[in-house]
Amino acid sequence: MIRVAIIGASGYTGAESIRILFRHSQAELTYLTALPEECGPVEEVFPEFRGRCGLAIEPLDLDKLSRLADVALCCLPHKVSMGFVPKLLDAGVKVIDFSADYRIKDVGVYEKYYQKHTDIGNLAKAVYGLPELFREQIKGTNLIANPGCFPTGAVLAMAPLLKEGLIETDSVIVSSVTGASGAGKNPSSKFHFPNMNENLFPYGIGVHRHMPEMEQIAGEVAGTGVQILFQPHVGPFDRGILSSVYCRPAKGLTNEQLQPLYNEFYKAEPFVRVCKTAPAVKDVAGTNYCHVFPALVKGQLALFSAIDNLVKGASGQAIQNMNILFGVDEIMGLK
Ligand SMILES: NC(=O)C1=CN([C@@H]2O[C@H](COP(=O)(O)OP(=O)(O)OC[C@H]3O[C@@H](n4cnc5c(N)ncnc54)[C@H](OP(=O)(O)O)[C@@H]3O)[C@@H](O)[C@H]2O)C=CC1
Ligand SMILES: CC(=O)N[C@@H](CCC(=O)OP(=O)(O)O)C(=O)O
Repeated sequence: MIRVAIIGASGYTGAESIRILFRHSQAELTYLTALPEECGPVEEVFPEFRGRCGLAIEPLDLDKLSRLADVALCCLPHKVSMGFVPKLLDAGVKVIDFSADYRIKDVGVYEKYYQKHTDIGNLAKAVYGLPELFREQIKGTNLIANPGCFPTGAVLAMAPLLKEGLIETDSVIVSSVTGASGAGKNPSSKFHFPNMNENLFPYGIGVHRHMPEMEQIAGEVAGTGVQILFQPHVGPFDRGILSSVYCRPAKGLTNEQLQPLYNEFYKAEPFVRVCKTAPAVKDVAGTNYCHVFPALVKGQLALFSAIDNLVKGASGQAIQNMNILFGVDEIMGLK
């Protein structure tokens, strides 16, 4: 049994991780932590889990973590997380970090979009946890940087073409629509119900912190720099991200080549489905699937993907990574 701790268990991704782990036959929840004011029996913090979990959410005690867990899912906000991760690693557990603190390898870029990095040693060692691209590296690490939700959907939509050099790398536009849960349990006023209900709007224009993350990972897949204009929007639904990627094809690509190319690239992937029609957020809600659909329209590529931001975009992907890390069936708890 893999003994799993969740740090920041009182938030949205903490709850989603608990929900998934109930279904996991080779992992057990052993330790849940949060800030003192959010602690208490799980079934009081989350009434939906009543009768399903006898644990309490407690303030973090590193000795206890060390005794009770093999791995910590660290569900803390970015900038906060890097204050905790070194201590979790020192306690002898493997860490899957949900925040952005260990994703961006260029410290200057991280510090431009976030703040001064305080754990550069571990940043250098962390592996970016997108299994479809980095499965082998994930197997041998103690620290996984679980990917951002938007980069997960956008990169999976483009990867087969990037890998083959079939995209003009200075032409990429990613336009995404996310549900409101992406902002976590304490969103800014912009993301509160009265402003979200029956509404749809762009945000983070030109400055969203997932833009450099997408460029880094797309660049690694392409083997060359990729410039991306990323524009997120938020819409009035709980969960899901639909990404539409527009770019110019290279080398006279035809529409007929797209499906075979995507099918071949993802043929062994348990959580990517290559679709023949447009994907939709409802098709993947509550699942760890990413649905992708590539098309060529008027000589331009239009590549679409749909994921659930809380599952393939966060907790599901983390548990997929955990399964790879501990050598159990990758789909455990997720299908
Ligand atoms: N929501 C999503 O769709 C996605 C989220 N992520 C990432 O996952 C992480 C968690 O997100 P999410 O669950 O949505 O966030 P939430 O805001 O819902 O939960 C955050 C958790 O961290 C705790 N916390 C907040 N500040 C501190 C602090 N200073 N010290 C200790 N604990 C703290 C919160 O405690 P308390 O309950 O007391 O507030 C809560 O348990 C973030 O890094 C986020 O970027 C990644 C992909 C998708
Ligand atoms: C609506 C909303 O605010 N969405 C969040 C989604 C990103 C997220 O959850 O953070 P990760 O970097 O850990 O993926 C945002 O745009 O910042």
